[in-house]
Amino acid sequence: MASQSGEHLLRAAQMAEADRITIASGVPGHELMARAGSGVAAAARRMAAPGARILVICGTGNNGGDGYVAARLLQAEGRDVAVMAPLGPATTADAGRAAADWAHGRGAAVAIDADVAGYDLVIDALFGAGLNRPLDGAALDLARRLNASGRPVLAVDVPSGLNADSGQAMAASVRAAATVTFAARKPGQLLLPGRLLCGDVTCVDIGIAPETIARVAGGIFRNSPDLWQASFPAPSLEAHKYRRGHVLCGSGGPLSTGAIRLAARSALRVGAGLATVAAGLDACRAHAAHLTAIMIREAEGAGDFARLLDDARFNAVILGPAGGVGPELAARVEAAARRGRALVMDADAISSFAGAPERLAAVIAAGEGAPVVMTPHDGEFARLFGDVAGVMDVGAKYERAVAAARMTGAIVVLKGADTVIAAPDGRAAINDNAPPWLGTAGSGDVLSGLVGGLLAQGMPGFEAAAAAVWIHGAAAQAFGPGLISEDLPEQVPAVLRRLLRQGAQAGAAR
Ligand SMILES: NC(=O)C1=CN([C@@H]2O[C@H](COP(=O)(O)OP(=O)(O)OC[C@H]3O[C@@H](n4cnc5c(N)ncnc54)[C@H](O)[C@@H]3O)[C@@H](O)[C@H]2O)[C@H](O)CC1
Ligand SMILES: [K+]
Repeated sequence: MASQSGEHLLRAAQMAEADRITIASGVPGHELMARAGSGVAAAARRMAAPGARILVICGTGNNGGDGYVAARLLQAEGRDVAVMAPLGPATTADAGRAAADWAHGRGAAVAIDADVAGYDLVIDALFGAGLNRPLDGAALDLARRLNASGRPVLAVDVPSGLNADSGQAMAASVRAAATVTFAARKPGQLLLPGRLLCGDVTCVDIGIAPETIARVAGGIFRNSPDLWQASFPAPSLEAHKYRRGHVLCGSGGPLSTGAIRLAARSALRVGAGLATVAAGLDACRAHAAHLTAIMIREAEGAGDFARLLDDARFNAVILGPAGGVGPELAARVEAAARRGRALVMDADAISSFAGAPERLAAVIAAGEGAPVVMTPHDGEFARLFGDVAGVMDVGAKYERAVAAARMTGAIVVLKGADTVIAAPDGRAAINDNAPPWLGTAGSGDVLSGLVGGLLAQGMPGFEAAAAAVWIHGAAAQAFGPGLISEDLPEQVPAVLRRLLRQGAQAGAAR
C-alpha cells in the first residue's frame, strides 16, 4: 500500500513513529519542535494584526513545546504575547527546553483564570497527538471557556480534545478557526466533526522525509485524483463504445423508475459505452417515455434478470436504487455476483441483506474476485452490520468501513459529508470535497451510476469507487446551491475535462 500514490493520512501512533525514525536518523527532536513552532508562529502572523494581543495556552507535553517555541518567536519580533500553562510546567525534555528558551526571553505568564476573552488570538497548544483520554477538570473547563469566548483560536497540530485518529471530540474539544499540523494530515482532521473543529488546516513540513511518511503509513489516504488518476479511463479512438463497457441497471416498479434512470444516465456521462435499464413491462413503458440513449429490456423477475446476464456484454450491474427491498432483489444480486460481473449495490440491494452479512459475503465470494462496490449510508450500514462484532464497535469511521470490507470482500463506500471508501486489503480514502447541498434526494442514485460507469470501463473497484465519490462532490461543487440530482450528471463533463487535463499534465511531467 505504501507504493500507492496519494496523500497519506497518518494516525497519532504512525506520526510518533515517523518522529522516532527521523530523530534516530540524526534530526534532534528539539529541531523538529523548532520547525513546528515556527510554522505555528507563521500562521499566527497571518491571523493576528500588528498590535494584537496573543495568548498561547501550553500543555505539559510536546504540543505545549510547540506553543513555547511560537511564543518566543512572536515575542522576539515585538508581538504582545502571554503564555498560560494551566497544567503546570513542561514535562518532556524538548518542551522543557522550549519553555526555558521562552522564559529567558522574559516571557509573560498568566494565571489559568485569566480572561481569555481579552485576547485577539488564542494559540491552543494544550494537547495534540498525545491526547489519550477525554478532557476533564481544568482542561475541560478551559476548553469550554475558550469556545464560549468566541475568540479566534489557532490550534497546534489538532484542537485540544479532538481525537486525531477518529475526528471525535473526547468529552469536548476546542473549536479552532485554523489548525497547523505537521508532516501529514491526520484522519481526524478530515472526518466529522473533526474537520469542522479544526477550521482551515495547514500542513507544515518539519523535515520528516516523504519516504518516512510512506514507510509508517497504514493505507489511509485523502481522496483526490492522485489516488486513482493512473487507472482512470481516458477516452481514446480505439476504445469504441463496446470497449467502454455496458452497464445493466435494475429498475424498480412502475412508480419508482426515476432512481435507476439517474444511475444509468450517470453511468453514460462518466464514460460507459452503453447502458440498459431492465424493468417489468409497466415500468418499461414508463422508462420509454423518458429514455433516449439508454436502452430498455423487459425483465419481470430475478429469473428474467439472470437470463439477461447470460449476455456477457453486460460487464457491470447496478442494483438497488428504488429496487424494492426483498428476496427478489437479493436474488438479482446473487445472479450478478455469481456471474462475476462488476456489481454496484446501493440502497435497497444492501437492505435486502439486512442482518445477513455472512450471506452477502458468501455471494460475493462466489464471484471469484469481480469487484463488488456497496454504497451504504449510516442507516443501511447499521442494518447490515449492526450485530457484527468488530465492525460497529470500532473507533473511527474508516475502521468500520475497512472491517466491513474485510468481512464481505466488497469495496465499502460509507457515505456522508465525510464519505469513506474502504477495501478488503485495508486501504481507506476519506473524501472531503462534498458540499452541503449534495445531500439531496437521488444523489445516491447518481453516485451508484458513476461507480457502475467506471467499473464498466475496467477501473479496479477501490479506484472506481474513490473516483466516483470525488467526481460526485466536484460535480456538486461546480453546480452550487439549488442543486437537484438531475443536475449532477450534467456537471460531469466539466469535471472530466478538468481531470483529463490534469492527467495529461501529469503525464507530460513524468
Ligand atoms: N512529528 C510531529 O508531528 C511532531 C509533533 N510535535 C508535537 O508533539 C505533540 C505530541 O506531544 P506529546 O507529548 O506526545 O503529547 P501532547 O503534548 O499532545 O499531550 C501532553 C500530555 O498530556 C497528557 N494527557 C493526554 N490526554 C490528557 C487529558 N485528557 N488530560 C490531561 N492530560 C492528558 C499525556 O500524558 C500527554 O503526554 C504533537 O501533537 C505535536 O504538537 C513535536 O513538537 C514536533 C514533531
Ligand atoms: K492543540
